[in-house]
Amino acid sequence: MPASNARAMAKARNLDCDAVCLDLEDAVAPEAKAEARAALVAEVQAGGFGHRRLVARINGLSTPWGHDDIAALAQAPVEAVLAPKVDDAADIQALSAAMDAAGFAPDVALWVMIETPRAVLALERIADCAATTRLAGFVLGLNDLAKDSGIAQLPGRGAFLPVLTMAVLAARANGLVILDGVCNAIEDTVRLEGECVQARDSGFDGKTLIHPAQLEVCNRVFAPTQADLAEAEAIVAAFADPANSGKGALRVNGKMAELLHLTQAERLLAKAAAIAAR
Ligand SMILES: CC(C)(COP(=O)(O)OP(=O)(O)OC[C@H]1O[C@@H](n2cnc3c(N)ncnc32)[C@H](O)[C@@H]1OP(=O)(O)O)[C@@H](O)C(=O)NCCC(=O)NCCSC(=O)C[C@H](O)C(=O)O
Ligand SMILES: [Mg+2]
Repeated sequence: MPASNARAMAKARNLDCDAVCLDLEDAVAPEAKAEARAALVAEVQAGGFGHRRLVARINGLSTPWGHDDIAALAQAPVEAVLAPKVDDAADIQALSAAMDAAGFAPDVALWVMIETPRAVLALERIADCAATTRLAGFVLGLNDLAKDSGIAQLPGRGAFLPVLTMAVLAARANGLVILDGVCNAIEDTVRLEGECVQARDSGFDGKTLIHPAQLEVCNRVFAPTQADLAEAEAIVAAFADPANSGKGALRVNGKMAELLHLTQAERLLAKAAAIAAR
């Protein structure tokens, strides 16, 4: 949400979301940047966001505002800084170094928008920076990518599928969180649900949203279903059964289950437990 929108930031404290991203970049007009920056810092310092993780999207370092954004956020209680329009590994190194120099606590992560054609072509080099910098997350920005590439944002997102898949693989190879881009069609819940299903099935951890009306669909799609949970529980129970001790492959409800499926089942159950705890 725009950090220039006081009402939205107030509402964020009660929204059913896992993270709140306060934006200083494209959702804030140039003439409102300084005021929004001050408002963002005041909001996060006021607290009250509960379990919601706080992320601040800054302006790029090459803009008139980026360095001031970093300086203002250094002492603010955000868990991640989200940087827009990175192109390659050098941008990640510069952002991480700027955060170090500004005095950010070591556990404040750097997330970056993947939203330029160059970033897509450099996904592997960018993701590899996780080993040596604060980089911990990717967020797709298909609006900017559409603008700079000419790829149309059509229902089904067919032309973007290679980007979605390659971004997920680059993230997974380096232990990064990865969130899908926004769905601009606020009232089109069918399109939103389609994008959420596509993102979930492509391996994304979640989806970024622009309006409270989008929360229910997204939370529902990304949560494990009862059938998913029953299958995971059956796999865990089968491997825990002493009769199966020492076996690497089992038949569970008509399907093969190996130890890798046990790992997946345990991950799914942990996700369900985290949702329930929230
Ligand atoms: C898109 C909007 C401008 C729509 O605004 P509006 O029509 O005024 O909304 P509503 O009247 O329907 O709002 C109803 C109530 O909900 C609150 N609200 C609206 N949006 C948010 C929000 N994002 N977070 C929290 N609360 C919100 C309103 O205050 C109303 O509350 P109430 O007074 O109680 O009725 C607007 O939704 C908006 O600004 N959305 C976010 C825009 C944004 O943050 N953009 C940046 C992210 S998109 C991105 O990253 C793209 C990426 O870079 C890329 O390249 O793809
Ligand atoms: Mg963008």
